[in-house]
Amino acid sequence: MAGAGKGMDKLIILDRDGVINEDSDAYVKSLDEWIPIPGSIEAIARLSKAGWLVAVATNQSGLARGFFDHDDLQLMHDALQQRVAGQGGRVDLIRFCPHGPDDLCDCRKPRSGLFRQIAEHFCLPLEGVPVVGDSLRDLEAGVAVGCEPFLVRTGKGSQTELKALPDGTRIFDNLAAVADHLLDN
Ligand SMILES: O=P(O)(O)OC[C@@H](O)[C@H]1O[C@@H](OP(=O)(O)O)[C@@H](O)[C@@H](O)[C@@H]1O
Ligand SMILES: [Mg+2]
Ligand SMILES: [Zn+2]
Repeated sequence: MAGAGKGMDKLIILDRDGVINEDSDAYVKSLDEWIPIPGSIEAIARLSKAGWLVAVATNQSGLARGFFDHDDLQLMHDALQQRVAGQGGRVDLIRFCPHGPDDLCDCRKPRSGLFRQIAEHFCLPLEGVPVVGDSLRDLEAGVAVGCEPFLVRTGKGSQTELKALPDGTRIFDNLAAVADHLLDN
């Protein structure tokens, strides 16, 4: 599992809303609305301290929709970094799609552009890299480029679980349980 990089052990790619922080059907529009899911910050830190490269691939169509701006988004990502650093870990890369559904970009999940950006950044293959998401599109985007799909029941995950999932999708209650699984193997 997980392509070995140059001296690095493993890469994991996380969805943001509904995996790291609580999601909202009204979008997560500000730092005040950015609320970490219990155990997720610690899970990221545990993976990071165990040598995993942690990347985030997130759709942020709220930018295109005018619900928030890049400064708002950066405040949320700075908060994520600070909280993970406070647990001794780090988020190595955050890549987001700022576009709306009608922009027909190649980076909005389920398209795989964000994953290719992450692979190019680290010069790492994606074959076998865990992708952790709460939406089907998260898993589809990763599976299309060789990732191993992990669904969490947080965010929209309990609804997603009822859908037809990619072959081999592993289902966990939350990111902390995914980290437990990956760190125990
Ligand atoms: O789960 P990630 O990819 O980190 O982020 C998802 C968010 O960008 C938002 O994506 C929207 O989907 P549309 O972009 O409107 O289709 C809705 O699902 C919102 O509830 C959600 O907060
Ligand atoms: Mg999500
Ligand atoms: Zn895009």
